[in-house]
Amino acid sequence: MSPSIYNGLSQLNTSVHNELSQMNASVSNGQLQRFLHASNLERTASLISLVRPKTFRSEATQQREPPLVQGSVWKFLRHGTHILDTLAAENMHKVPHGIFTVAVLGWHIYVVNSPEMTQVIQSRSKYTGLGWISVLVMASMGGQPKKATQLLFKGVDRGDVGNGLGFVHDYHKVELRAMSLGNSLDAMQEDFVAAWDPFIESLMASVRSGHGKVDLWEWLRMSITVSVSRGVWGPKSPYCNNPILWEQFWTFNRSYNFLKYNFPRIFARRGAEAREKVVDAFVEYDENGGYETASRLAQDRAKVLEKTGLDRRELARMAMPQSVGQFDNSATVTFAVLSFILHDPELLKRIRSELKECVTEYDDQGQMSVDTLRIGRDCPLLLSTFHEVLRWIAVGVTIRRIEHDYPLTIKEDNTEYFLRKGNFIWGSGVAIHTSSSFYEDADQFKPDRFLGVRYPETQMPDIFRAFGGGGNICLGRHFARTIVPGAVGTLLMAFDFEPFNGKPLCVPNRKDLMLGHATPNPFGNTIATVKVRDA
Ligand code: HEM
Repeated sequence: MSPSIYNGLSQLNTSVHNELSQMNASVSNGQLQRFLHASNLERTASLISLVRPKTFRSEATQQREPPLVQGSVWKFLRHGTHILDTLAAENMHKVPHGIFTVAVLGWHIYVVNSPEMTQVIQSRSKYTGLGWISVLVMASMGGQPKKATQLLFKGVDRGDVGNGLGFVHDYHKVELRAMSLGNSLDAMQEDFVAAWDPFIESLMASVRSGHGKVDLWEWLRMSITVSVSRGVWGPKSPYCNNPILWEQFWTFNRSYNFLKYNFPRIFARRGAEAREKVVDAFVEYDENGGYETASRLAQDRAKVLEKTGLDRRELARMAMPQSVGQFDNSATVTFAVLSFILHDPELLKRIRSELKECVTEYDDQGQMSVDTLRIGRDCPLLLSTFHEVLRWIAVGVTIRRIEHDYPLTIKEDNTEYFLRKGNFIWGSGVAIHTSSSFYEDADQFKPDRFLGVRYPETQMPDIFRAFGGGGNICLGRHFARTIVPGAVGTLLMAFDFEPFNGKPLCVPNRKDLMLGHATPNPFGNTIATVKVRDA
């Protein structure tokens, strides 16, 4: 299943203006059709339905939905789905059972803001699912034509994990197998390092030859994209063999953020052109037998997709949603962890000493080498910092669609709520991550916070929501937990970083989240003066 479901509702918004127009006819939900065809004015008018009386009942069933919480239309227009997190945080102890309703465009979104209720909704795969949303996002990101979209949607209405229908079920199964701890994950990580180490060496050479001013965000977008792609698609990865393809991917990726800019059509057109270049490259990769040397993940995904009846170009289009989850989050979080550490000289010192002690070796000539793959495993402070950065910046939303009318009984007091089929759930990780009820000094960045907790998403699944949870928990989390600390650790051992022209690096802010992503790209200064460290 696509990693790009992170922000499904945002994605629905995004898709109104760009790629989704091609697939309108193939998505059966009438509300979605109305949303897609509505003008801005109509959408604005619909949003006014946010302001409604405090309680209401479903007209169709006369059964009671969770209590309605009023929202500000203008804030919604300005901040998009971020307003759902704000409402979730504001109402943390005000709604009785950790769930309330926000009405938008005729949909009712059920916002969940308690750890207990989050666990409940993510575990009821009979009623709540991600499959339909995932297929919608995958098809739109890939720019799939109508026929291919219909093929992908076949059997998917109830096609989430556990229901066994639609291709997403098999897709999820093979992704889970390939990315769980074990041999195929190890091989992906080793392939990542095979591409990453030469990037570090070439940056050293470039800095030594006088190019010390480095845009770290640009450099990371290139090096992480190429290295992760090598881990997934192997040595013949199109991103490894075409030096500018990574830029095409990021041009496409940026175009999803049209609401942030005033000229959506211009951005969307450039993004659409860039996407076709990436798709061309993946068609060529397939024709030249690229999958033969790819990871098990890429090979098994391709086998499942072939059964859907997509043609070669349509199959190549699936590389787009795969790329977004793999590249965007990895690059963003690497930049964020690096930046948070560089802002805290004491933390930097402690992490360097941990790296030196645990994963660094020197040969007879005094040449230093760092074992990239051991960093995430053997450097607890760096790992804890990684998790604290995620608590700090990740959206951690658990988005689900109600697949069947869902009678939700609250055990403690037998309250009965009714969640209507076709509506969406927004489980707010942000509300939980920022609440002092669940995290001591929640408003402070504490790099030691997760010391001794190697897998917070399963050791404290109710309150660590950065990777989502339940049957659809992020499948790339073990990969990310190895390669992000690995990348940051090798950079910190190889280089010193100083503010360029006195300006420190920016730190990503979760309020800058781009639509359709799990973590925010940095906005602000990303340039540093880089020096090679003495061994
Ligand atoms: C630190 C970086 C990352 C973060 C914060 C992150 C976060 C997330 C979140 C929040 C979800 C949705 C979970 C839910 O709905 O319950 C998700 C799903 C997913 N992620 Fe990640 N992710 C990251 C990196 C990656 C990477 C590098 C990959 C692939 C190599 C990946 C692959 C996936 C997949 C395949 C899913 C879909 C799971 C499903 O459909 O059941 N993720 N991720």
